[in-house]
Amino acid sequence: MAPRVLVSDKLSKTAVQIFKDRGVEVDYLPDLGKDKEKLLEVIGQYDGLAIRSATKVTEKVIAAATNLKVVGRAGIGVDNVDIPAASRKGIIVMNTPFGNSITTAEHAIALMFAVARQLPAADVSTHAGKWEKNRFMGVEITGKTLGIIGCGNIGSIVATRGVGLKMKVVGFDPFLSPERAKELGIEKVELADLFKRADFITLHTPLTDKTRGIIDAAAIATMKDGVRIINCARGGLVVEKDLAEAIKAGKVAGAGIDVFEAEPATDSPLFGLENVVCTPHLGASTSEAQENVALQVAEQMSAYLIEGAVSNALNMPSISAEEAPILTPFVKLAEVLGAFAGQLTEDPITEVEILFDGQPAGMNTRALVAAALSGLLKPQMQSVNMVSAPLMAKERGIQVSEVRRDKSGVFDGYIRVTIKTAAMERSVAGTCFSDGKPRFIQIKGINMEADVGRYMLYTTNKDVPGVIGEIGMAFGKAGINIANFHLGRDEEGGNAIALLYLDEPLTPAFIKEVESLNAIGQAKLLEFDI
Ligand SMILES: NC(=O)C1=CN([C@@H]2O[C@H](COP(=O)(O)OP(=O)(O)OC[C@H]3O[C@@H](n4cnc5c(N)ncnc54)[C@H](O)[C@@H]3O)[C@@H](O)[C@H]2O)C=CC1
Ligand SMILES: O=C(O)CCC(=O)C(=O)O
Repeated sequence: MAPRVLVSDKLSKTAVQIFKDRGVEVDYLPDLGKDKEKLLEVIGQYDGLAIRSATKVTEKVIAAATNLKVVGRAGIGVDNVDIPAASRKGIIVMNTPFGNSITTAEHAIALMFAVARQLPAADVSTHAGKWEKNRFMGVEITGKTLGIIGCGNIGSIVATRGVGLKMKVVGFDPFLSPERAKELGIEKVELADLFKRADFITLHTPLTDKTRGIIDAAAIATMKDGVRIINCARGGLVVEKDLAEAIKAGKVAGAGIDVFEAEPATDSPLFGLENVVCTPHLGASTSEAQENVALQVAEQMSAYLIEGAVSNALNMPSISAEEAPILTPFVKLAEVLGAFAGQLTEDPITEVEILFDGQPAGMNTRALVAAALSGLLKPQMQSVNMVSAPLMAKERGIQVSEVRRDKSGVFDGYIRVTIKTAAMERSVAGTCFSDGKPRFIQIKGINMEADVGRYMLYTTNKDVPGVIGEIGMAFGKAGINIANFHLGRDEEGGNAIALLYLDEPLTPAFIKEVESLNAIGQAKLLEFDI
């Protein structure tokens, strides 16, 4: 059945066409996102949800989304999506990180000019026939210092535009390297320095606990008199009340504000103030940007729903369409190894180490780690998947580490999953042959070569004569067919293990019976999603 996507915000119709062309069924209901009750009612029917900023994907929406696999944000900010709730439910959240960057950077520059020359007020006055030539004295941009807080995609574009306008550009961003700053032609500074030196300050960071209220009364007090402030990033970065007070006091000469603490903003302390230019979150609103983000989100969501390719996901490592077919068998292998280890352990797991030897070491190991964790946690959490597993492991205090190394044995490559609990350590290793099927190659340090079956009985026993016979007798007596049998041991007369392939699951009573056989230590039924 074709996957089904709901577009619940106003996206370019290009998205609809792309979904259809890729074989995805699509309902275009651009006002539905604003109707919370209706969204809750219908969301269960969809595999994908494509949004802009009006649809709020809350925990409640996620809970009602029984089939949802992917949320696609046609834009950058995903603060309208409860990502932890989506991750917990295994739903991928993706955005389109570059599609509207130029447009938003241009909006910041446009607001900077509008504030420098009081263009909106001058426009209103002129339309009213007032010709107030003396009222609107502006300032030049050339030679002024532009302070950019956040020099990522948009901040960097603003920087190059600022340099092009012959401004002196300084940037504060903890992740801005000196080399990148040099490349952009800007000076990397500390925040306090930026506040002291800038004539114009423009914000381009996400809203986080660190950036919330980054411009408040205390920050403004350290700024130059007559500073002008632009915010095209997120409401909440600037404390509106503090900015309004500073404008009224004449400390701040003007502000260009596209984003507000509460949106849609129907009221704000900034409204009605002289030389405050406001726009209703228009940063991304150009036809070019909206085409870009609609096309990109529809391509990305379709690629995920149809081929399993993941790009620009915020809660899952990327898997390209080219890499998906090569990676898929190893994803399955990692999941099977995790599932083996997870099913053998009843105690809380404290640590997991995933070793990639040879071929898989050169692959997208973040995806493989996620797959191994998903297999590992599945015995306890049926709904866990590659998206939710890393978060679930973290929430459960499981320490996860990965090791990559060059080919070290007879196989082109293999993966080994080692788990630790308070009482023990256990490892299982496997590889993929050219048929793409996973094989176990080592269990608890004992070499063996075994296919993976849907139902398998794992036993530990002493390497003594008669074990196979004893097990065979028990199965024969119970009328249960053994499809295949694999054995391994660490040394002659030492510890041995067996893997029995079954056509159907065993009853707990029969497993107990096997466990009570003389030479058998442990007997455990394992189930694999194969
Ligand atoms: N007004 C609008 O319509 C639009 C607004 N946006 C918003 O613009 C913002 C920036 O977007 P992008 O440049 O694409 O994001 P980005 O992720 O490329 O860049 C953000 C930068 O902020 C930096 N940063 C993080 N914490 C910081 C801190 N405490 N101090 C200083 N810098 C910090 C990061 O290191 C990063 O370089 C986002 O909040 C996004 O949602 C994006 C598009 C349209
Ligand atoms: O979709 C929009 O109009 C808003 C864009 C935006 O804020 C973003 O991409 O972060």
